[in-house]
Amino acid sequence: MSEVPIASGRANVMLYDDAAKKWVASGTTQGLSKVQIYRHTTNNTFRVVGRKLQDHEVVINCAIIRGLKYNQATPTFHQWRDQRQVYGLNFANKEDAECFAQAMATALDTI
Ligand SMILES: CC(=O)N[C@@H](Cc1ccccc1Cl)C(=O)N1CCC[C@]12C=C[C@@H]1CC[C@@H](C(=O)N3CC[C@@H]4C=C[C@H]5CC[C@H](C(=O)O)N5C(=O)[C@H]43)N1C2=O
Repeated sequence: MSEVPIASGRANVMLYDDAAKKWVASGTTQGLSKVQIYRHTTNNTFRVVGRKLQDHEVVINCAIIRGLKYNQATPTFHQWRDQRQVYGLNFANKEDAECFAQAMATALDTI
């Protein structure tokens, strides 16, 4: 088992459209996704993977890179960026958001 989930929560996965200056839903339909942080058990790397609850479409699959700034803009909307994208997670509730943020902090402390 090379990757294990260390957090799981429900969120609307959003990407920031820089040109239009607005957030757009990631994937082909609106709706909640199951968003997880996976830890790779041999090389101790981490990534965020999200799949739509309805049809399992992968709507986010991004590595957690050392130095990533994870911004908790509100208790239920967290965001970060890489060279290409700004990612936003609009969590279904505060508990999911807090749990995910805790796991993100653990991952960032580890890499
Ligand atoms: C310097 C920088 O990149 N700052 C980023 C946030 C950030 C800080 C630190 C580390 C990483 C990040 Cl991504 C930033 O401010 N960004 C990234 C792209 C969009 C935004 C730039 C400007 C706007 C201003 C308002 C804020 C924003 O987009 N917010 C605040 C929280 C709110 C929560 C939910 C989402 C859902 C849809 C709603 C909306 O856009 O109507 N919305 C927002 O309006 C979100 N904004 C941002 O988050």
